[in-house]
Amino acid sequence: MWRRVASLSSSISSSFLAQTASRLNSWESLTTGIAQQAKGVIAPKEKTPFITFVLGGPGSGKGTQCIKIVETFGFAHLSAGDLLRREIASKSADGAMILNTIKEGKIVPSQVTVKLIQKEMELSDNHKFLIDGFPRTEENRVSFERIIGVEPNVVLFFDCPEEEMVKRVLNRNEGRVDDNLETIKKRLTVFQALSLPVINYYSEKGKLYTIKAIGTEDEIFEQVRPIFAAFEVCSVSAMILSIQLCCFFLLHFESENLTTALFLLNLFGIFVMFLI
Ligand SMILES: Nc1ncnc2c1ncn2[C@@H]1O[C@H](COP(=O)(O)OP(=O)(O)O)[C@@H](O)[C@H]1O
Ligand SMILES: O=c1ccn([C@@H]2O[C@H](COP(=O)(O)OP(=O)(O)O)[C@@H](O)[C@H]2O)c(=O)[nH]1
Ligand SMILES: [Mg+2]
Repeated sequence: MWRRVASLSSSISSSFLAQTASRLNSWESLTTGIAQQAKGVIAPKEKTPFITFVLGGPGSGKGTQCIKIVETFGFAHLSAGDLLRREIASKSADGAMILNTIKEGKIVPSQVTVKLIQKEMELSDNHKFLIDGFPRTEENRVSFERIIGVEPNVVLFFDCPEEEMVKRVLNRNEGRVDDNLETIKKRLTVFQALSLPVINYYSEKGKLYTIKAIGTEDEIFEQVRPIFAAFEVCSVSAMILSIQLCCFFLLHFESENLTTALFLLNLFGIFVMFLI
């Protein structure tokens, strides 16, 4: 269901109405998320997904910050790299190909990665997703949009100097086959050539939030926190406003003309949310 809702909204994305609808969807997604978290209720699949892509070079701190975002804002964390490593560990049909690709610092075919992400999204009870380390190429991006049928609401870019990224990866100590100097150099070249165009694409679309990824983990998170906090404030304000207006209209029309009242309320709500 959420796929149908999302593809409908992306198909009219060039119009004013689409922009407004997209904001409404984003806020509605987050509002229901907050309420459900508080009550401990599982989100039904009908909810519009709220998708955040988490991008940045190897060792820029994507995974580290995702853990903090999950703790604070209740997202489901889908790390594309972890999903691929799980395929290798499970000795699936694609396992050997994925292992070689990762060792070489290259990018796994989009279809394989998108299918793994899709499966996780469908299995999740959450509707707010942090997709970590994906899309890494324009082809990845287009493939996601085609197969999943949605665009991200937010794109985070952890911008970190190469020297720092190399240092962090070499100290990562997780036994990864790609955490060595030779592979890191290849990965940095791939990042410059294939991933930066994706980041530029989202910058032009006005969806990109660039984080200066140097400093302590907590200092970096203080740049991330306001981004999601702002979405939550908007959604809660919109909800309160709608309730207030609803009361006002019901009193004003003394329930006789309820349909007209609700229509006016909706129009006003859309107008106010667009302004915010
Ligand atoms: N702000 C930071 N300062 C120093 N080290 C960090 C910082 N953030 C993450 N790290 C460490 O750097 C390594 C790479 O971080 P990680 O989150 O795995 O990056 P990415 O997912 O972008 O490759 C990890 O060992 C992590 O503990
Ligand atoms: O969408 C993706 C994500 C990862 N990878 C491969 O998996 C490796 C490790 O990715 P991960 O995100 O785990 O690395 P990180 O940036 O966190 O170090 C990459 O270099 C790629 O070879 C890929 O092909 N497609
Ligand atoms: Mg990572």
